[in-house]
Amino acid sequence: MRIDRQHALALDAADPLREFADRFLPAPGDVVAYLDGNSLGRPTTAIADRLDQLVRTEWAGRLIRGWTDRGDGGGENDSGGGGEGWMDLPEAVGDELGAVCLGAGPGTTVIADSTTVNFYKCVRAAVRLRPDRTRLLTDPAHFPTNRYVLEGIAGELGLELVWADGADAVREALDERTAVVALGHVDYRTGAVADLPGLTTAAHDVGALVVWDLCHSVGVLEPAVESAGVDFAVGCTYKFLGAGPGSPAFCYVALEHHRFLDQPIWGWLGREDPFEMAQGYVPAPGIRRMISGTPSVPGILAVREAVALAAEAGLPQIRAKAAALGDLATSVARQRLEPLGLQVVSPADGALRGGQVSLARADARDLCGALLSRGVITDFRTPDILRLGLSPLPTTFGEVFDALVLLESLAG
Ligand SMILES: Cc1ncc(COP(=O)(O)O)c(C=O)c1O
Ligand SMILES: Nc1c(O)cccc1C(=O)C[C@H](N)C(=O)O
Repeated sequence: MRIDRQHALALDAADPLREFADRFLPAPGDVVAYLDGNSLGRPTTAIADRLDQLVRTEWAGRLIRGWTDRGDGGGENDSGGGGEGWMDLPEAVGDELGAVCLGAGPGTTVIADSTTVNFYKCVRAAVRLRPDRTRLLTDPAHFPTNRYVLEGIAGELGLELVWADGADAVREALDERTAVVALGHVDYRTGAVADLPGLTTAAHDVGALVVWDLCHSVGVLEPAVESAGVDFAVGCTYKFLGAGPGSPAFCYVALEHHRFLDQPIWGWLGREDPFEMAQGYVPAPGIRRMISGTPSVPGILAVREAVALAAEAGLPQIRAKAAALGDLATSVARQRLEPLGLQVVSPADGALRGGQVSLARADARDLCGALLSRGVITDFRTPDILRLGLSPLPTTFGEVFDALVLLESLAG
């Protein structure tokens, strides 16, 4: 049966999360469909209000005291005022994100820096935990920043960087020379979900450690890092979580590694008693040592709001809607777009797909541009992929259907 618009609208009517779309600021009038929430999520009114409050009340009202004022009169410049010190936010909001989005226990996650910087720190820290090993292992499909960082680390430390194309090749390449395996949970081009628990176990079987990039899974999938035994994980908060352009990333390190955890950027805020300004670096206890410099307070507060929204909606429900949006996009694309040569390159099974559906055709870049000029925002990834980002909370089934029908008219 050919899927029509009524079917998409019926899915919206039955969607248990449909009211969450109203939590977002309205899309600009020229946007018909926003299918790029996997690159930059849309802003919520809660984030806008929280940032307004931060500036007008907390920053303006507390000034420098905001950093350390915990209301107990004990912090640097403490006014005895009340509230949480900004200095505590990386760990406090890290715990919140870890619990809601990662399946991580308290004290294992911090919000800091960018994914790129956290990835560098984690890989270097992991290598230091495997000092007698000589190899880094990754997949050529890994996101570019991670490939470049790995190349840099390999050059810096004189390690061999081994490329293994796909999960089977990764398993085959693993041996006792492997110090660290670094992989992405969701392929940024195809949306395919990697076997995170299985590959983590395979790495551990040869004594290697894993660093997972969760950029395309946080806020839409449930990576369950702790039960999978993941050693290190990093990811950004501006995609499905929607904490805003350049919002800070997160970094997870399994508790068992904290004792000997040694990351390479020894900044003052990752030190024990930073305001002592003492000579010599002594790492702070626990996950705090993954921090280097001053945290972004607006960014972390936006992450807190985004995580609270995800918690309210529920990750299992978010994940189910991502799968349903992807199923609709896949079915419509098969009926209307594959006959025109636009191939669905994402997994058909929603359980094996992240929050996107990707289509391939040689002129994908032009199609993406043509959609954009008609108010449908998607994105293009080289060489021939048109990505439809299906961010579950703000995106409607009707929006997805309309975008694909427009694409049909442009692709014919
Ligand atoms: C999988 C993945 N890793 C890393 C990054 C880069 O993160 P950042 O530029 O925030 O460091 C991105 C997106 O930009 C990404 O999709
Ligand atoms: N991080 C981005 C940026 O700073 C500018 C434009 C796009 C992005 C992205 O997030 C790209 C995204 N990581 C991707 O999957 O390709």
